[in-house]
Amino acid sequence: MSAPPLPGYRHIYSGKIRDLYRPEGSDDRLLVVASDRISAYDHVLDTPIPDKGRILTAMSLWWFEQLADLMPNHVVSTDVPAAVTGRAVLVERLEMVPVECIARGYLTGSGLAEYRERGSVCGIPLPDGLQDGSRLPEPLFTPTTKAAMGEHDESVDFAYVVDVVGAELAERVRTLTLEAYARGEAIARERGIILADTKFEFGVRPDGSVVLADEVLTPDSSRFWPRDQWQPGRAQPSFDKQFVRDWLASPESGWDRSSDEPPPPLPDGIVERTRRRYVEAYERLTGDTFAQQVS
Ligand SMILES: C[C@H](c1ccccc1)n1cc(-c2ncnc(N)c2C#N)cn1
Repeated sequence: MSAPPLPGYRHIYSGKIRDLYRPEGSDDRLLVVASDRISAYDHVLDTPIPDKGRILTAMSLWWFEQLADLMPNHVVSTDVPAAVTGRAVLVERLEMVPVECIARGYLTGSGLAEYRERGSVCGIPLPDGLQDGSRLPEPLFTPTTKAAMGEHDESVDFAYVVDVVGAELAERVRTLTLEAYARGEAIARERGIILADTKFEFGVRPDGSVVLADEVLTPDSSRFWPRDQWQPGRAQPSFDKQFVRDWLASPESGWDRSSDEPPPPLPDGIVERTRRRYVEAYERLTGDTFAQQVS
């Protein structure tokens, strides 16, 4: 699903999963469009997951509301072109803070690798004996650089953020990151989902206020784990991507993850079960029914 042409909008950027447009004649608005693309093992798969863009857009909008008493956000309107209805949001164009603001409540992935090497994450020392999936004594602000497409973000310490954006803004985005994560983790936990970590992006308005932007607390910007299967000491199952990961890693796919070959198309059954996991995550978190659009 490549970025669709949208009359009245100029396409300005494509991420792995989402596309960015600018409304013609406007310099203070952007249109963020979520596709049905899914990534696994650092590949964007050829097979879309129907409704994924709509489900994650609805989830992000719901999270913006849950966090609105803590911080302003960039959402302007969901009055968007019919071609992308339900999976696009008109937002304020902000001066984006040039770091990925990551909060970790659990140790896994690159954080675990850094801990095993140095006993710390982003320069923050941690106690001995932590394992893959361990809950951290307290959530950590573990920022990274914003790497170019296809490159990997690099972990940086808080001093780096201060150097790049100044002490006041660095403190502000750290505080907001940890407040938003704590709120999100508590809400998700009550509903059977562990938010192990998440990435926020902030921007700054002309008046200097710091605004929550991008997508928020979705399975694309966060690790979603089923709470009832949490077991430190092993890789945790992904709430949303485990069917895809397991199939791609199975002999049935015929794919060699260590090769340079792109992953094969997904079978219909894997697509449907994955779609249902996104619907389940949305419905568990919000308490609402996801209304599939009749196109
Ligand atoms: C990385 C992310 C992205 C989103 C969607 C598709 C591809 C990339 N992005 C967000 C902005 C951005 N810039 C100015 N103001 C804003 N409110 C936002 C937002 N959100 C620039 N890039």
